[in-house]
Amino acid sequence: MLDKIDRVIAAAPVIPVVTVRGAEDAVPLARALAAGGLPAVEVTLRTPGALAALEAIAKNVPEAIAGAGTVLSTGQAKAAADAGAAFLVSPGATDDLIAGIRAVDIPWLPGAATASEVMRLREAGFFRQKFFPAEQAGGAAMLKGWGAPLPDIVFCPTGGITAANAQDYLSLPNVGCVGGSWVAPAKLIAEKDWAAIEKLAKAAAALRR
Ligand SMILES: O=C(O)C(=O)C[C@H](O)[C@H](O)COP(=O)(O)O
Repeated sequence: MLDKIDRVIAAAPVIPVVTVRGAEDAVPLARALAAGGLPAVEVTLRTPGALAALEAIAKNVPEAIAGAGTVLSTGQAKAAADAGAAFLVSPGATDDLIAGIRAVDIPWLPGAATASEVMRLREAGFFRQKFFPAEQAGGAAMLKGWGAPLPDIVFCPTGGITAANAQDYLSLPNVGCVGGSWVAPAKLIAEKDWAAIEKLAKAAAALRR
């Protein structure tokens, strides 16, 4: 089950990271992203309505693959799984969270920002990792540097990625996809401009990897 994260990474070049107030915005947002060619979507657990949003996408948007982001604890992992999350994403990883995720048995992208963090996760069996925060932690150059000594790790860099720099990451052999909020900006969500979001998604889906 844990290795099913490959299905999420393979779905599209970009995993949109979205922060929504609740189900009302989540459903049309996920529909617009999927219509634009980005089926996998990471709903951050940073708002009181995030779990309801996840549940609504899972139930009402079969063309989407809804996951939970900002998963910091086993309790959150369980709650997200109960809400129907298909995968989880965390900004880092701890021993407790690794054990908790194993118990929940759900595809997971744990975060790493240093070679030692990558190696610890590798020892724990996680060969697919989120590089976070990508731009601040060294950017595409850092991932290129890890490629030689750590060739069996596939990364999903996230943090500071935009339409302007996404291709730099996606061109690297050790990048499976990238994550980012630029395809679903807070302003467009507030304006419920789903057509504009679908357009951003289309451009992101056309990136090459
Ligand atoms: O909370 C998490 O688990 C996250 O996934 C954090 C996200 O990676 C960033 O919030 C996205 O960063 P930007 O694209 O720079 O806005």
